[in-house]
Amino acid sequence: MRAAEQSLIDGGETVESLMDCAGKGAAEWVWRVAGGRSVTVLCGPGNNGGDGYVIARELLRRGLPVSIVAPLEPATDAARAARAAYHGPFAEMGKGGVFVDCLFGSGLGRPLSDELAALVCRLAEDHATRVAIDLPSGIESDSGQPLNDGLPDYDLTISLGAWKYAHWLMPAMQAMGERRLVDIGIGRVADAGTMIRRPHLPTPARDAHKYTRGLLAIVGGAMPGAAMLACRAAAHGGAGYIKLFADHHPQCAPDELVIDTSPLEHALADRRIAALLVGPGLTRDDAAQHRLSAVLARDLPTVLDADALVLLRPAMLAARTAPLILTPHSGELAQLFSAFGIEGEDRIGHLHELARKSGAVVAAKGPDTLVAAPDGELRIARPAPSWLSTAGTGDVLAGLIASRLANGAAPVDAAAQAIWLHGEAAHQAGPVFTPSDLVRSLAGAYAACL
Ligand SMILES: NC(=O)C1=CN([C@@H]2O[C@H](COP(=O)(O)OP(=O)(O)OC[C@H]3O[C@@H](n4cnc5c(N)ncnc54)[C@H](O)[C@@H]3O)[C@@H](O)[C@H]2O)[C@@H](O)CC1
Ligand SMILES: Nc1ncnc2c1ncn2[C@@H]1O[C@H](COP(=O)(O)OP(=O)(O)O)[C@@H](O)[C@H]1O
Repeated sequence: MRAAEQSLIDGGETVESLMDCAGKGAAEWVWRVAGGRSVTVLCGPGNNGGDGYVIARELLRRGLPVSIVAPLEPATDAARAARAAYHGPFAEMGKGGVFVDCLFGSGLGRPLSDELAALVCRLAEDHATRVAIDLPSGIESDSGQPLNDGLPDYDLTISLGAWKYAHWLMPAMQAMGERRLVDIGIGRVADAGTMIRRPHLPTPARDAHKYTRGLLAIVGGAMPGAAMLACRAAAHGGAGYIKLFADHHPQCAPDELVIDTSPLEHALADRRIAALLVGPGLTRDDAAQHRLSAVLARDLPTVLDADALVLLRPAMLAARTAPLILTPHSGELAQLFSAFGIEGEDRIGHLHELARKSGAVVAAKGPDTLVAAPDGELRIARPAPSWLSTAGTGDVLAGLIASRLANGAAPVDAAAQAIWLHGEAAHQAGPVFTPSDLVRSLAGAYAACL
């Protein structure tokens, strides 16, 4: 972010002109939510505080009752200039319509003092609507961790120039309310993450047949239901042919599902297989370990989910060259970190390390979902409905990712496309859905991507 701002400055912009643009853009949002009510702007010492002075000046110009609470003097040239250009009232405290938090933004370097934390909480309590500029004060920009306890929730957070990781990471994102981005001319930031957007997915070619669209083999285990869910989801993900490799015919399999109960090594020898998925319902006994080893030895594009992630050890990947995707939830991710000797608290850094060490795309699932690739690419999902927090939705996602992979998508795209479809299907399914309901919504989600 700093490099991107610097490149604008090198191109003739000044920090003051960027701040003016950011402040005016943010003021537009504050003005809309204020609806004529009074506004109290809390200004800190840095450029986030500087934005606050610009916002207050702009709102005053538009005729709103505004006052500034400034517990610390401006400490940057741009913030001093912005304060000098503000000719409105100051106050010790504020009460009323809208609280605008410009105490600290991305420059927060340590926890708020008790006095400042109490001031933020008091102002938040005493106003009907709370708006954070760039980031709520007290939130660490890269990790999304609050550096203080008891910080307030906001109704709206206005990011300036570009999204920061904190805007899309737990626990920070749940305290931010609605999020909006104000453009200040910063383009693509090198080495930054990108948001997962609605993908454009292919319609089968006129001359397509089931094998050109991809044969996906899903290797089941002792618990058939999970693999069955993955199969049913995969059938809606674009692959042309879904096969379940199982020890025995499960009850209640859909008519269209082809089930191969021959010995696994024999079934895996089919040269037409485009991709493999193993993990849902695999269990963790010796037989499961054997099935996982057989799948990895086949060296085809593969998705590992659930129990396969718990059984995985780095040595099992030594001879592999084909693309691999891992889809851990937070518990499985912790086990993978331990298996791959990755320690500490830096979630994004560790995801990158896991992707590099395993050579796999890692789709780390949860209320915030991130996809890290071995080459350092990072993609960030917009939050999906929390109704997804029900057993079996991960099996649906694994089937979808594997289906996209079998259909020919690059591994990182397969993961991103499937995550988007999964979230969209959850939106379309409405509240209190089951994984089967979610599967039924997948065709509608796919239709939104044509
Ligand atoms: N640099 C630019 O060109 C632009 C910056 N913008 C704004 O600038 C912000 C970043 O500005 P800064 O880097 O000045 O950072 P901040 O305004 O977030 O604050 C940093 C200042 O506060 C001090 N500080 C950090 N944590 C503290 C704590 N807990 N208690 C007391 N003091 C603390 C730091 O030593 C530093 O002086 C962004 O969040 C955004 O709001 C925008 O105006 C867009 C343009
Ligand atoms: N609170 C939440 N908000 C949004 N998505 C969630 C939430 N909790 C879980 N999910 C999503 O639901 C799925 C759950 O997967 P997982 O934990 O593997 O479940 P299971 O193993 O039971 O199928 C993941 O895609 C995850 O991102």
